[in-house]
Amino acid sequence: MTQHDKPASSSCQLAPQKDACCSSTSCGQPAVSPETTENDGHHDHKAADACCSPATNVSNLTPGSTPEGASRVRYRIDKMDCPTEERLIRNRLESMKGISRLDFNLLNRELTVYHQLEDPKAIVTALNSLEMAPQLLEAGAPATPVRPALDSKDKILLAIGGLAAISAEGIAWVTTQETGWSVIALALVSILSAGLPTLKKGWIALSNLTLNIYFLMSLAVMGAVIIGKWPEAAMVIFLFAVAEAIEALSLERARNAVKSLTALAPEIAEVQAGDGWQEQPVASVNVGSRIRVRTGSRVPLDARVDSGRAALNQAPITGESLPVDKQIGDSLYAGSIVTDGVVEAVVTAAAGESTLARIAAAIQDAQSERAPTQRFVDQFAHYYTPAVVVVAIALAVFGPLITGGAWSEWLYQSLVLLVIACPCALVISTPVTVVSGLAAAAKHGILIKGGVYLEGGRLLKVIALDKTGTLTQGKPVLTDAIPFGDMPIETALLMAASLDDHSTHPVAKALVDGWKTRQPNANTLPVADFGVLNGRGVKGTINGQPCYLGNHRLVEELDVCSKELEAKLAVLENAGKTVIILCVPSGPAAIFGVADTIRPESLQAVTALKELHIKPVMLTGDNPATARSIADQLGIEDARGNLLPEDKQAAIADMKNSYGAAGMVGDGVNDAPALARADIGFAMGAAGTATALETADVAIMDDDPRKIADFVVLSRRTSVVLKQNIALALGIKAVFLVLAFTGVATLWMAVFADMGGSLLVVFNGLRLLRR
Ligand SMILES: Nc1ncnc2c1ncn2[C@@H]1O[C@H](COP(=O)(O)OP(=O)(O)OP(=O)(O)O)[C@@H](O)[C@H]1O
Ligand SMILES: [Zn+2]
Repeated sequence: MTQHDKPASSSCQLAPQKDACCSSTSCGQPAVSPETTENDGHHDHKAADACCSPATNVSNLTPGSTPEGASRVRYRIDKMDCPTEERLIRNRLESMKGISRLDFNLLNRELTVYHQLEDPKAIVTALNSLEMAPQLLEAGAPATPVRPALDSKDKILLAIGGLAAISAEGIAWVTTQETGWSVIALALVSILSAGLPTLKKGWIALSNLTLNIYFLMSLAVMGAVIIGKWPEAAMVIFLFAVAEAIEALSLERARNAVKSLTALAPEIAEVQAGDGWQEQPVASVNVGSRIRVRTGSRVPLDARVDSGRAALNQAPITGESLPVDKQIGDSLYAGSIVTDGVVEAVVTAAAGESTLARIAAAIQDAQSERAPTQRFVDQFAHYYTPAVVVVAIALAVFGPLITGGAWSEWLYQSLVLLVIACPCALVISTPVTVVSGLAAAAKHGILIKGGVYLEGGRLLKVIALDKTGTLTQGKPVLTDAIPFGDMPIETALLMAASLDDHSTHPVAKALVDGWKTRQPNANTLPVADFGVLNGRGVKGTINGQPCYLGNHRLVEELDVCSKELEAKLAVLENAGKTVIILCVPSGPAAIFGVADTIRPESLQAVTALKELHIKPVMLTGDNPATARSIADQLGIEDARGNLLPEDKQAAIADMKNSYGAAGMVGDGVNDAPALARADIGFAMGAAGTATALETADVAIMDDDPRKIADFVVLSRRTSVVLKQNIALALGIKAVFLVLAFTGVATLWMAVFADMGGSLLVVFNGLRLLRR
């Protein structure tokens, strides 16, 4: 399944999407909202129950699935970059027969429609009637460049509108005449140059019976004209146009931040053809081709080094810009930069399937998933706008009746209310903040699979860390080989190595490597009936004798353990070593000790978590004494050993019960069930394994466990910014509500405050990108 087949819900909208939320109070019941249509039958509640779970539960937030039997089409709509447009399109399309679902990605200006129509032409016609000019996007095709938010024609018109509006205000102030012919003429110039798009959109909204900001603005401007406030009408519409432009520009900035992360692989590769080398577009390079990369250039495709050596900056993948040395057999990632040397390498993945492409796809998907705050904001906005409009009407009608003031005065104040009925600042702030957070993380090699996890990170109370490969290097070496019984240790080592030669477990590799250095000229023995004993070890028949190789648990299960053996095991275990035992039909024959080094960053990683008041817990399949010894070196209180893979899953469930939201860090290979059980599953070293990147909720691209704490810090910062933004946007509205009622607010002040509010929240959101 490619990323494009995975439907994601919208990122930014004025009102709740019908399948995205049922309010927390009416959980499980169909959402009651005006846009519920007959097609709601297709709504698969499984995809929606995310919103029904309590705020602290961040698990099970899978993106929605394709409605049954529906086809899908994707459009790029350049004019769609505000929630208002989304609302308009929803109102129009959702009432059409045969349309089952709409997914919006406002940041990329993409609309995905799931439908049962014979011919999707009807969709295009409907979109065109809204002046939305859709462009069909082919599945999987790279997106065409997005039109810049503001072209030079827009800028000139805006400048003219501004000059005219200011002149109109100036003349009106000097002459104290708001309806002089020169003032009216200048105001008209301003309204027509800067305000025409707004008025046009207002008209479209009116003809589609949609209450949106353009309609409200048009109404406010016309109202101002009717009561003879020409300069003010001009100023309001000009300021609004400026606000719109700024909003579009800041969205573009967030969009670019994401794009710059992903547009890093070159288009052309140097490929071997016969005896020579040839430049070839990456899309046409097959897996298995030989490519060459030299100093100063970027790796075009994922590949494995075949000859030469080089130092590479892998920052685009891992966020770490210190050069990494690559030799024969090492993987190269598309997008990384050769800082020194030349290598020839064999391509291991097509251009579209490179690690970099998968990261890009994951970021795209993550963006279009709605974060919890966004659901709240959308829900709020859904009721807020109509409510303020009702208040505005009431003010215009009853104000003069009750206080006996001038009718035009009250109408004016109700126009102010119409302006503040726009929830744009509020609605736009969340996606900008979330996307900035996602982009900031990706820049540091932390790939977050959605706003849910970015917001959920701050709630984590406990994090389980897998020992092998997470806290330790995962590259153990054989340190001890101790005979037990009569078998010469050389024979025992040879037998053990012969068994483990069939296994890929890190412990097995250590044993085989250790044997190779001790007996460089020997050959392994043939093994029959080889089998892996999960969480225990391996078995096989050598020279007709059934043999077992594995941990203490295995020896117990074979019922051949003894006090004497346990005493010897304890010595090694207490030294933090993993112990494996070779058992032959006569009983245990040898003990091997394997030591894994703790990562240099692990202690800092654990300390950082503790400082964030998150309890670190170590989980391992290794024996408890080894686990304890390593945990002590890292300052981890709670270390649980002897765990089978299913026990790890149970341990996570237990941690959730006793502490609250739980994270789990693993390598994503054999601990996938536990990662899935955790509220947030972190995979380490995700650049290396495709499955880790896909299964984790948060993928740490390199091997640095300190990034877990970085993620939590970013999550907490994001949540602070989100809260600030909501408070700011609502605060401004509240102030103007009061000012309007006391009759001191002016129209242009309201627009100005609204614009200022939008600006502040957007810049506050973008702040996450820096640092
Ligand atoms: N192929 C093998 N050869 C020898 N011993 C093995 C083998 N596979 C597993 N074992 C033993 O079984 C134990 C448990 O293995 P398991 O893969 O469940 O976890 P682990 O390697 O200890 O790592 P983690 O910390 O990720 O849980 C190992 O510590 C090792 O002692
Ligand atoms: Zn025992």
